Amino acid sequence: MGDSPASGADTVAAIGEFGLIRQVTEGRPQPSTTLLGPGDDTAVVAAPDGRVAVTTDALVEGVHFRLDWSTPTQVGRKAVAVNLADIAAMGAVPTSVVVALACPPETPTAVAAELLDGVAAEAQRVHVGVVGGDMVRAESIVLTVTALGDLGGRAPVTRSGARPGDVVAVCGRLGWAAAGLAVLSRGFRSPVSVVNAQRCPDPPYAAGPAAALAGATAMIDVSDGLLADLAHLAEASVVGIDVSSERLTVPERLVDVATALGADPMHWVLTGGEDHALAATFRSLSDLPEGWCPIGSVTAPEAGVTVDGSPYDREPGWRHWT
Ligand SMILES: Nc1ncnc2c1ncn2[C@@H]1O[C@H](COP(=O)(O)OP(=O)(O)OP(=O)(O)O)[C@@H](O)[C@H]1O
Ligand SMILES: Cc1ncc(C[n+]2csc(CCOP(=O)(O)O)c2C)c(N)n1
Ligand SMILES: [Mg+2]
Ligand SMILES: [Mg+2]
Ligand SMILES: [Mg+2]
Repeated sequence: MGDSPASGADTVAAIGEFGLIRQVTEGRPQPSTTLLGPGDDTAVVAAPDGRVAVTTDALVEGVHFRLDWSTPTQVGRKAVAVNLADIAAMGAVPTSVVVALACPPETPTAVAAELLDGVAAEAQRVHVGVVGGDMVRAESIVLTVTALGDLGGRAPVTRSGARPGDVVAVCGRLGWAAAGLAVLSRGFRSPVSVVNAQRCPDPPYAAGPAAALAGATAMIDVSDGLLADLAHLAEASVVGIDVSSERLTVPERLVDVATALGADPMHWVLTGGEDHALAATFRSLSDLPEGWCPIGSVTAPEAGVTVDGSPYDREPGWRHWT
């Protein structure tokens, strides 16, 4: 495998590691927080707060995306978006990302470049620098982003600050990416609204710092599924959480798709991951910033995570290995 021949003039093997780095870094703008960008042993970025939030998530071909479902640009954007959602979930504002691309030698240069164009596009959309990365050979494509964030002088909003009596609220979409996954998995390509939600999320980045400013007591982004991620928050806070299903309005589009596929749209809303909505707890209803919707309440730890007072009897979200 180590000697696998490069084929074609337009592959990453032909252009080479450093040719590809040059192609995807030269001429790319950097925000003023990038003190030293790509080209040295590390980047140097400004951390005005003196504290840096840092996170990493990888997207693996066949596990997180398929190139017959998504364009490389969409995959690149998604790789950044899933990380920036984690930064937002701490109440931080993203400042910079680094990106590692692993791919087979026969990967067309255009595919590699478009993956990194997508990374740059989502980063630029929120004025974040792509300040470095790595390029390596692998048997399938893996795109790993690491993001840094500025807490703006505030304490991070962790998963562990929820207390019984707090209000549970969400901001952002739920169930759309799961509906898109169901559509794509059955070989369909429409409706484009849900399919595009699966291809690339649109997390409410600004809602994270807004929630922090409003005094959110705990926060998480919904990557695996609302119930699964609320269970992470509940475990960290040593509390229970009850979700009120009547607060979770199922969008008409999801009802239509579910009807066509014979699926339950509320199950997508409760357990679908990859929309990267933010879920947070607040001391009172009046603390919720604009755009946040109350969906439940924090209860005693013995209760666990429940829906309308009862345990949910299906899988609460995505799991990688079991
Ligand atoms: N290999 C690892 N070494 C150290 N910490 C890890 C490792 N993998 C995950 N973690 C940490 O475990 C915690 C949970 O990880 P997880 O990946 O589930 O969080 P997430 O990124 O918010 O979720 P998702 O991956 O579904 O987006 C995070 O704090 C993460 O940094
Ligand atoms: C080809 C393909 N098959 C399945 C899925 C569904 N999927 C993959 S990872 C994940 C949860 C978040 O992962 P992580 O915890 O790694 O952030 C979900 C819902 C997909 N997106 N693409
Ligand atoms: Mg992760
Ligand atoms: Mg997260
Ligand atoms: Mg994550």
